[in-house]
Amino acid sequence: MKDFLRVLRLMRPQAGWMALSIALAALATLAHVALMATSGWFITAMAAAGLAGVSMNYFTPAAMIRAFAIVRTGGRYVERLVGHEATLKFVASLRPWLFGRLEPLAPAALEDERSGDLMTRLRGDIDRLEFAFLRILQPMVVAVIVIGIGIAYAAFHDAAIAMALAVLAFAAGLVLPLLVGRLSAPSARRVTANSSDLNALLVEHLEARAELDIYDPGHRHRAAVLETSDALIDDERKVASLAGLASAGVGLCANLALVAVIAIGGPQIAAGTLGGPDLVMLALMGLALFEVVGPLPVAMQTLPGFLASARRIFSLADRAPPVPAVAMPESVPETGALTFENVGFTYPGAGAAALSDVSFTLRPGKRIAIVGPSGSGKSSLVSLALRYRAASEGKIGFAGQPVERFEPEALRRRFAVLAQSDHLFSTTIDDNLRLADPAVSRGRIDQACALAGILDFIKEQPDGFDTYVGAHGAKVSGGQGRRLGLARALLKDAPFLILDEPTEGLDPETEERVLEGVLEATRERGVLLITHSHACLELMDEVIVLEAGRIVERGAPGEVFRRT
Ligand SMILES: Nc1ncnc2c1ncn2[C@@H]1O[C@H](COP(=O)(O)OP(=O)(O)OP(=O)(O)O)[C@@H](O)[C@H]1O
Repeated sequence: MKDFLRVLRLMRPQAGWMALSIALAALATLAHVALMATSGWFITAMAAAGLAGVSMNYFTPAAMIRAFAIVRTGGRYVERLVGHEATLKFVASLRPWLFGRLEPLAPAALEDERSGDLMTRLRGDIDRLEFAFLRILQPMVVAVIVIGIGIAYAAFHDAAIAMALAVLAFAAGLVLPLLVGRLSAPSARRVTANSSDLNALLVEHLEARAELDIYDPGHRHRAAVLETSDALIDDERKVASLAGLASAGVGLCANLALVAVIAIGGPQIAAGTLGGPDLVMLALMGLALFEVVGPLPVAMQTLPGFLASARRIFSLADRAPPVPAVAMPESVPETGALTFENVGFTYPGAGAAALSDVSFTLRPGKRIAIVGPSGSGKSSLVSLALRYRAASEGKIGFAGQPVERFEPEALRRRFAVLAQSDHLFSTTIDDNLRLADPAVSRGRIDQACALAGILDFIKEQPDGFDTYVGAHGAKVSGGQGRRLGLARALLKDAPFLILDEPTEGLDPETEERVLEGVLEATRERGVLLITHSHACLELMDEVIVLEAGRIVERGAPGEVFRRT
């Protein structure tokens, strides 16, 4: 219920459109009921007048029938337009809202998510929330309005008939939907969970094709996909069967209403307390009233899946960002020193600290190498410097101010970065490079690519810089991808350059040549080089050796190598 109310609050900006849509839907449905009732009354009255040989005014009822028909058709058309406009506006506002919530979480707070699962939430769950109005809220409100008016009108003619209609409407509009909703709730919830699981499994199945071929000859992963798919089909079948039963139940109640009105009204005609045309009018009105009840069981069936989607979206959106938001951010100075003072960091839930008591100062023009074995904390240190995570202990500063005062995104603009898993977009080499600076000249691109040792490769390609690199850079080798990333980092005009294993995948000779060129070309910048390798370390101003998150050795390269 809490989640439903929260969705309603998110709908508030579209409340006007939604109220209009409900009013139009109620009007169109009332026009339909009135059309049926008036038609019944008119035909019977005309027949009775013909039998009695008397004349009657047929202009007024005929005009009313025409008017109700026009209102019903026009009203339905406009109601659909307005209802869909309201829904689309709601969905259109929901997507940026969720994206705005997710953006500060990425990448650190989304690490637990399978990419396929996250994708499903962003697509399927948001799409499911759009049902909130058209499939749940509107049918319920319209049913209450129309049935309320219909029963009041019936009561005006005959209390017993009104009571019979009320009981059957209660059974079809409340008892049946609640029953069907309750019976299908476990399946509906599983449909939501399983459809997202199935998507995630399918994405994984495609992404890990090669690994599965090698390590999964028994097709266990495939069996898991099929099992989830079968479970999904099973649950969908249950939900559909119950929906069918519910629709039969509503039909039964509608016909019972017809029979009940005739059964109660028939003796009254004989007694002369109710006119024949009025009885037919009430009978057809009763039948027509149940049209509004038809969507309610489906609304109740939709509810659990909708609530499950809402819960998952909110649980994602409510995650605390790894770096707290800054209430009054200060503008980040163009340049200045990056300082770590006794910094410690422990990953949430981890037993041991990833970094402890780390201190260093990186100024423009200074080059620091962070060296250490795998798992010693090098990448964690980069995460902290770029404010993807907040330090658990100690202070990190930029230009003399604590980094907590700056908007993380604004701070990151002062850094050009080649990350450990640098992302290549599935577009051309040129587009990937120009991400650093869309207006950069061809000359600078050539220069950066030459420094990164990738220019010759690009020129050898038939499409040159227009070569498509494929999804995640699948059409270039790992080493080529790294060098494209390095060229992109060099193209970004920022006072600091962070290079996390820039020469991974290169042979020692090329590694030396590339690093020498890069360090020479970035003399003015502050360079933080994260590396396993000892190539070009003699060109650095300071070498810091990390082990298990602690600095175990530091100093000028000559000193460090003498001691180690
Ligand atoms: N997201 C994470 N959650 C929990 N622990 C993590 C996470 N990322 C890294 N760690 C742990 O933190 C420690 C430091 O990892 P880090 O990735 O910083 O090392 P690294 O020196 O960059 O290693 P490599 O050279 O292999 O990239 C390791 O013990 C690692 O298992």
